Amino acid sequence: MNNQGFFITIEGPEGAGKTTVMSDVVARLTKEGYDIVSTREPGGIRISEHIREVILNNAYTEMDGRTEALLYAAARRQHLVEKIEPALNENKIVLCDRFIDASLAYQGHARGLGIDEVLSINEFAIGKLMPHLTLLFDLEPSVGLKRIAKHDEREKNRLDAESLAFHEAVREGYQEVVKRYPERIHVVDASKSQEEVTEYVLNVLKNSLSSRMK
Ligand SMILES: Nc1ncnc2c1ncn2[C@@H]1O[C@H](COP(=O)(O)OP(=O)(O)OP(=O)(O)O)[C@@H](O)[C@H]1O
Ligand SMILES: Cc1cn([C@H]2C[C@H](O)[C@@H](COP(=O)(O)O)O2)c(=O)[nH]c1=O
Repeated sequence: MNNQGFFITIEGPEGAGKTTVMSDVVARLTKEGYDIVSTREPGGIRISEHIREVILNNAYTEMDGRTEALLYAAARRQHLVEKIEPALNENKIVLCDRFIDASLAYQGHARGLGIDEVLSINEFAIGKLMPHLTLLFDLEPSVGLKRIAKHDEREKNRLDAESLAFHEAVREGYQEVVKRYPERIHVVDASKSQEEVTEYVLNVLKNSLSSRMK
């Protein structure tokens, strides 16, 4: 694998503003001439969007934790092969809404499967391709859940519907992941206004992109 592009992921709990800010940031960077592929997990391509429908379906309350972890990893594998790697090989910037750290925080820590165990099935899925930079939107889970309840028309999915204790464990899981990868992961205060978060993220991205080109 000899990628020349730049692989950026955005992570964080439910309702932290990842999708909203990502869309503002992609619009602004594209206008400035950057070649960006924006995508999401689970999903991003046909097969992985189908796997997403299975994982997040509210009807599947009986889903086993390991099955869940394997489905996320399978969706990730196909997404990587079909979309992320080809874009990086064409020197593009790939901006992905969630990636491996979500599996480590949600399945590894919050579900209790173990961060090392989940990392190991993901290594089988993605080999050595880790993001170059990750922005972790940090927010009190209760605030994120309130944002979703207040503004979002979308139906709550199987993961959104987990208890507050689960979402608090997800936040703790992300903090564990930061300890493992302090150089890659940049923590963003997602409690600020949408405009402030967007400006902050743009600044971090532009600095990283320009130091990468030197
Ligand atoms: N900084 C902010 N302050 C207040 N509300 C915000 C902020 N950023 C986004 N929102 C609103 O919060 C809601 C959730 O935002 P968004 O869907 O972007 O979060 P998300 O992190 O992608 O959530 P999920 O991971 O659950 O999909 C939206 O209604 C959005 O308009
Ligand atoms: C990639 C990934 C995601 N999840 C969880 C996180 C969210 O609850 C959903 C995805 O929904 P979103 O609205 O697109 O954020 O899936 C997870 O548990 N593990 C993962 O690897």
